[in-house]
Amino acid sequence: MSYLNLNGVSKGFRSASGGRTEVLHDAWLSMERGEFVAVVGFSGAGKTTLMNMVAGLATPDSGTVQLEGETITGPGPDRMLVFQNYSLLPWMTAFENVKLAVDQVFPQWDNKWRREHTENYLKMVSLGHAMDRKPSQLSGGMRQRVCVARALACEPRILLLDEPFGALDALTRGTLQDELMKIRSQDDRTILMITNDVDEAILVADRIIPLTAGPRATLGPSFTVDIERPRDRKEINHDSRFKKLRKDVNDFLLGSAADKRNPVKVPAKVPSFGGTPVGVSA
Ligand SMILES: Nc1ncnc2c1ncn2[C@@H]1O[C@H](COP(=O)(O)OP(=O)(O)OP(=O)(O)O)[C@@H](O)[C@H]1O
Repeated sequence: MSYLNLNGVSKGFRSASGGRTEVLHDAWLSMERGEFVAVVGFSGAGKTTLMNMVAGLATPDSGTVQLEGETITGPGPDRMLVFQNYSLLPWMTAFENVKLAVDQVFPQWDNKWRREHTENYLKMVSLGHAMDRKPSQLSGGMRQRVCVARALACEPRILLLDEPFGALDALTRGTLQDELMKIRSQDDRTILMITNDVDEAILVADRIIPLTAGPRATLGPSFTVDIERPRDRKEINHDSRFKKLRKDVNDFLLGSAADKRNPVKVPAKVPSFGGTPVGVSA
């Protein structure tokens, strides 16, 4: 039994025609403590559906999701989820947004300790200078950093990142990817991230697992990112291991789309093939 396990998870939804579409079919995943795994897949394949089941926001129709051997039955602060869209309370400062979560999760700590803890995590995401600003006074990238700080400050057993940089422009996205790698070097938390950007996955993760094209998407084989850290976004573009991995993962994803007998063979939006911020100087 690994740290996080998906054991033959399937999940479907009622379709507009009244039938039922199985979005995920028999998905298996094993993750060890401290690992950073990225699931990559086509838009609409079922990545968020999968993440919601790990977060406990949705229940599998069959199969189980287990964290340290316990079956997940609902949400909890041991699995903090960061979404693409910033979910900050607009009337509170960055500090207050993070502190609110810290107060909820660690009520047994004295207030001074909770304040210091909050400040430490905001400093970790390089927002020490902007703690007193409200979300409207922060850029998109800064807001997303507050969300990451809030999630980490709750000291979850696993950090769940659902396309966390999807709403950001390429330059900011690159900066935040660097920031995530820096945080990762200071905090060896178990991280499950979903993205439709293969290059991003290679840059930040230890392993990449493609989600095949839907419907009835399932998790494919594991691709280990055998590129030492720290990884430099400019240099990595010239690394033959990076190029090979990008090709292998993309070939697998495109192959899974071609294999579908469904007449809609190629999804409208395919994972990016390198037009991503890797190589963009941050
Ligand atoms: N609650 C729901 N009810 C009905 N259908 C749903 C529901 N949630 C998701 N779906 C459908 O399941 C499929 C997968 O959706 P999901 O959001 O998991 O995909 P995704 O891979 O995360 O997409 P994207 O990358 O565009 O965010 C889509 O066809 C979506 O319409």
